Amino acid sequence: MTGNESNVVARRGLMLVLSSPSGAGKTTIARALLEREAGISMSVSATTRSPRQGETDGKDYHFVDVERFHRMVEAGEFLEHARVFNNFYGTPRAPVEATLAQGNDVLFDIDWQGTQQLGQNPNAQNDLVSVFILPPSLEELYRRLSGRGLDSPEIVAGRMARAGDEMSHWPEYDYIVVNDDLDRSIDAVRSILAAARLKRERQADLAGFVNRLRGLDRDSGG
Ligand SMILES: Nc1ncnc2c1ncn2[C@@H]1O[C@H](COP(=O)(O)OP(=O)(O)OP(=O)(O)O)[C@@H](O)[C@H]1O
Ligand SMILES: Nc1nc2c(ncn2[C@@H]2O[C@H](COP(=O)(O)O)[C@@H](O)[C@H]2O)c(=O)[nH]1
Repeated sequence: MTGNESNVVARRGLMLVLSSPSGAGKTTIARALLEREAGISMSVSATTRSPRQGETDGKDYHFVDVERFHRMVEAGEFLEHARVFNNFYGTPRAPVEATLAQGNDVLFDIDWQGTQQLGQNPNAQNDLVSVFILPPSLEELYRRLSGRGLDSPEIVAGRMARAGDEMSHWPEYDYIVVNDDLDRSIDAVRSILAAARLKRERQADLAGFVNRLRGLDRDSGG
């Protein structure tokens, strides 16, 4: 079973992408989702940025230097990659492909550039479900970025300066969640996941299952 739906009909895994301006709350929502949902795991990105206090290599990110990052790009190891806030970020391809092939889902915390790349990839676009998280106001975004206490005032200012541009990409996403009340936002993203899992196209053997229900395949031994 790959989530909270029936385990009778097999299905392909899906790629659930969360994007937002920095500080709007996607990491917080992602962590809560992973605690509450079975059958979904986080894609751990590679990045050239330095670890923040409390971040663990291999769990929050794979922290690599710029040279290593470029070697990974050259070797085609990324499903998507982008430069964000003067650092490089990329999604390692192999773990995502292995997880999807097992019928499990993958959660991504990536920016709009990475989401665009996944949407343009013929092998990925059918598995993609994208959610854009908006802050309730710019004042609250600033409060969250500075209240997190992990970035210098210069970095906070840089991220605030980029927020408008990033938010302009909301029309490229399937779903929009305004992250005002955290519990409501978590519930909203869980509902999106539940609905996406039940999409007809994603349930791989529906035709065979219904044929068996109708007794149409008795002679084929299925
Ligand atoms: N609905 C909410 N109400 C109040 N605070 C929140 C809410 N959602 C998240 N926060 C807080 O806002 C801060 C930023 O959240 P978070 O780190 O999840 O943002 P992010 O979008 O992942 O940022 P980044 O892109 O920089 O990684 C955190 O301190 C978090 O606890
Ligand atoms: N395109 C990608 N964007 C990514 C990836 N991993 C993270 N991100 C985005 O970068 C910014 C900054 O993240 P932070 O952890 O330094 O605050 C944020 O918008 C992330 O969503 C990735 O693999 N690809």
